[in-house]
Amino acid sequence: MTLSHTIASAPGKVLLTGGYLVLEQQFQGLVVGTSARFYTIITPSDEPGIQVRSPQFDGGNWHYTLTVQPDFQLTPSSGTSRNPFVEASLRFTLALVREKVGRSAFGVLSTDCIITILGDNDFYSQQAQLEKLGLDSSYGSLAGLPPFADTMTSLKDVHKTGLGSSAALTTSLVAALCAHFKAVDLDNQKDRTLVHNLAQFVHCFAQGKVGSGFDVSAAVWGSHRYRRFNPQVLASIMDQQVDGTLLLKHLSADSFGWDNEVAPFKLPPGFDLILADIDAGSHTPTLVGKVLAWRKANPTTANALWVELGSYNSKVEQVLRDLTTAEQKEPVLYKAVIEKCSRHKASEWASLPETNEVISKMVQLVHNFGHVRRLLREMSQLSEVPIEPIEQTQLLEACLEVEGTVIAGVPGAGGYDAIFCIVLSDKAKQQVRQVWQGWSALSVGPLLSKADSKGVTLVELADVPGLANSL
Ligand SMILES: Nc1ncnc2c1ncn2[C@@H]1O[C@H](COP(=O)(O)OP(=O)(O)OP(=O)(O)O)[C@@H](O)[C@H]1O
Ligand SMILES: C[C@@](O)(CCOP(=O)(O)O)CC(=O)O
Repeated sequence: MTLSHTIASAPGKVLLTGGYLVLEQQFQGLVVGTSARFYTIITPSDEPGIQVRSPQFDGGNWHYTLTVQPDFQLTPSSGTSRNPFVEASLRFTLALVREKVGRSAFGVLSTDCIITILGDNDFYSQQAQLEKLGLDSSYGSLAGLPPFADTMTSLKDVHKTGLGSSAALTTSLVAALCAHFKAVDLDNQKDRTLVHNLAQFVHCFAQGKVGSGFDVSAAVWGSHRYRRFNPQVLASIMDQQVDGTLLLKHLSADSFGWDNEVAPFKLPPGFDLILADIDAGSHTPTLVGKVLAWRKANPTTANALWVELGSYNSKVEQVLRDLTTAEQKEPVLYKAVIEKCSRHKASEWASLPETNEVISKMVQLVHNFGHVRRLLREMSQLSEVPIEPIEQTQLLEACLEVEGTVIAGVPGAGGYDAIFCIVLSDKAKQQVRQVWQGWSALSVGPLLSKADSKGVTLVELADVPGLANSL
């Protein structure tokens, strides 16, 4: 039986608060999904086997043969390079799907297909494409590039921008396979939870380590407050020989041990997230390793710091939620305050003549996030890890000098990877991006991404500009 085509799309991520802490179940992280998304398109084929293509990359081609008799076996074709995320997604998802739909039902399905994987331009540096077209690296030039532009390099050599490409790729591929072979309905909570658990397993297997999982969680659920799952839930199946029956048993929504928490979140109305990629990138696993080593060697100091930082992270989240509530209760007052704050620096808001609940919350937000950054700098100094190094601090402070910038920070593990700002007006967006364009101490490349709270979804070809031309 031949199936029609399937397209699944999953967002990238920005961890606004909770870097490092979100590795421990005691603490939480506030993660925002991005408008930059990954797309997996599965098209039935008359050619034997499973052809996977990533047309944005040199060498982005992989071919597999699937046999189910006498045993379930996915074999990379000879000469095919290896991509751990593609391979683990195919292998474990098809093994689980075969058990979920039933082996006889699966057996009559044709698995011969072409799978195309596409990531929005923001996931990768577009410098090569811009230089080829004789364009500068301004926001306008980036916005003028064709969607899913050829990176003109390989996956090994491409500069990634830190939006969670492997997590979004894995989630979109796993979801597309599950939906294509009729194993899940993404609108069903239990099925979506199965996709989440399976994507977490696949991502960890392919990475060879178990991070906090906030990136896969954001790819599945969109923006939310995240508390990690107990890593032990994966321990019993993190094995090359695991089969579809065990995967289905341990990854189903009803299976014991999946204690992660997802509390949906949206930025308050009028709060816009803008992002920049800093070319002097950092290697997150190295930063994480050093910070955790310091934490282990200095438990008393580190615990006190983690607890205080966790408390202020929660205060930041709570004020943002209070502002959303305030807009619902007093929309006219809220709009007037946002408009007023957009015309003043955040450091001046406490001195504004108005006194009301909304302005008080805005001042609290600036204070609380300022304390989060002070604690991150203290973590930096004590662990000797550049989480918010002085070069980033100077850039962030320059962004806060722009009227209408609410907060500015380093996302996730920090370092020299990226920065984010939350601003209240288009004028502030333009002025902050002018600060970035004129910044000489670091190479600050604007990204196009906005905050987008929705998680993995099925889409139609016509819904996504440029998708059909990229197949
Ligand atoms: N378009 C793509 N097609 C196939 N594989 C991809 C694609 N984009 C990323 N990948 C896979 O994801 C890997 C990057 O994952 P890694 O865990 O190293 O970084 P990451 O933390 O996800 O990166 P970032 O957050 O910067 O996007 C690549 O080496 C490649 O295997
Ligand atoms: C440091 C850490 O807590 C967050 C890393 O965030 P990012 O990949 O730098 O966005 C690691 C993790 O949670 O997996």
